[in-house]
Amino acid sequence: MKKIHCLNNISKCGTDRLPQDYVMTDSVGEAEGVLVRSANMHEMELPESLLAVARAGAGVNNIPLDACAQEGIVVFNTPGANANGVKEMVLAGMLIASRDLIGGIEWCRSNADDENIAKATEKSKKAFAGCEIKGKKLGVIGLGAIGAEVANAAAALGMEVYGYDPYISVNAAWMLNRDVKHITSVDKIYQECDYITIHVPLLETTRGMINKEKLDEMKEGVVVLNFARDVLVDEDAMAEALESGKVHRYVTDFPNPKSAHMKNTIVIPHLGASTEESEDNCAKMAVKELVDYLENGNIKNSVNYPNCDMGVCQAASRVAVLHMNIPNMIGQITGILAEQGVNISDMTNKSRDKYAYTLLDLENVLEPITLQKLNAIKGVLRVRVVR
Ligand SMILES: NC(=O)C1=CN([C@@H]2O[C@H](COP(=O)(O)OP(=O)(O)OC[C@H]3O[C@@H](n4cnc5c(N)ncnc54)[C@H](O)[C@@H]3O)[C@@H](O)[C@H]2O)C=CC1
Ligand SMILES: O=C(O)C(=O)COP(=O)(O)O
Repeated sequence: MKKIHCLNNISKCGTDRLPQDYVMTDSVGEAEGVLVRSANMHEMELPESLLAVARAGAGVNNIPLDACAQEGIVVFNTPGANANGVKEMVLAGMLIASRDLIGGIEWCRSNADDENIAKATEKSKKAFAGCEIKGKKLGVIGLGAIGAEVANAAAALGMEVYGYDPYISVNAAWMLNRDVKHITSVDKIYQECDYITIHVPLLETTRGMINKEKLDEMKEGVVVLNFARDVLVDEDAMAEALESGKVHRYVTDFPNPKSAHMKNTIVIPHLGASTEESEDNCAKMAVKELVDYLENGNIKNSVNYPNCDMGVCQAASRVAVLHMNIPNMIGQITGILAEQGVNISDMTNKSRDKYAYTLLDLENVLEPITLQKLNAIKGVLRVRVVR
């Protein structure tokens, strides 16, 4: 019986895919798996029982990745599962920033009781006129799952699209429409684009990347869209740029006490991934990753441990060792097994930055003393008998 705790509402079509011997628990303190969306886990005590966290979504800045890795807790996300939802929202953002749809709709609402509203419309509508996006220059910063979809869709709508991503993956590069111009200097985007949209993860290197200096470089009347994370933008500098008219509109999916009051800002309550389709996709992928890890020790789409896939265990037992990526770990692990007379039938060792993962299929079931010895190796973070 495995216990799963949801820190946010997770689409039922995902949780319905949990095996029959899994139960949902209200107490995170006893959970082996956690499913989460945007709940902040930074202040949370990580329970001893916890083996894995699956983020039904892309951004993992709400999860203490390193603290989890140190405790031998594998964290997953669901790459691309909500990208279409966000892409459609970015397109909507560009359109409502270009034509005053919100002002126009509000005008209709406030004149709803005017019998002559049809006539009044033709007189008043010029106040809500705008421009088309076709033919305008769009800069996309970050060409991952979302950025690539936004770039392709905007190109299909006739925009001239510039994309910037110094770490673009081969897969994402393959996905890009050939009309998207891949540029190597982000300054070209700041200096030349009419619309700029950011789709990078929140990291120490990206925090505050849209700052006063970058805003100063931008074209007069630029539209900036932020469906990534609020703190990627220095919002004090943005408020000044909006006040002066340098930035025509700032579209953000992240309300906070500052952005909610900012002039010429279209603030959306974090709705990018809030579609039935994205929520279902994310939940299904998150549950699949979580179950494959809990049942088989396989890791796919982790953000703090390496990927590893040994399929379903056919041997007498399978043991996972989560450890630091330092010399002589495999030597010590296999040495202990040899000393205890345990034969290894298959083994994978993978590393990622500071951490590593060794998955072993064994011809014997491990004695408690062997587990104790593996656990005592300096640099071992967790030993788990998967099967
Ligand atoms: N508003 C919403 O509801 C949603 C927001 N997001 C946010 O969007 C972000 C991106 O999501 P995905 O596209 O799915 O992630 P992704 O991981 O597929 O793409 C991120 C891309 O950013 C690139 N990148 C990293 N640092 C960069 C830099 N300094 N300059 C340019 N490119 C850089 C990476 O190489 C990668 O290609 C997430 O991390 C999350 O914060 C994601 C989903 C929903
Ligand atoms: O996937 C992401 O990074 C998102 O921002 C979506 O967040 P949500 O799952 O809607 O709380």
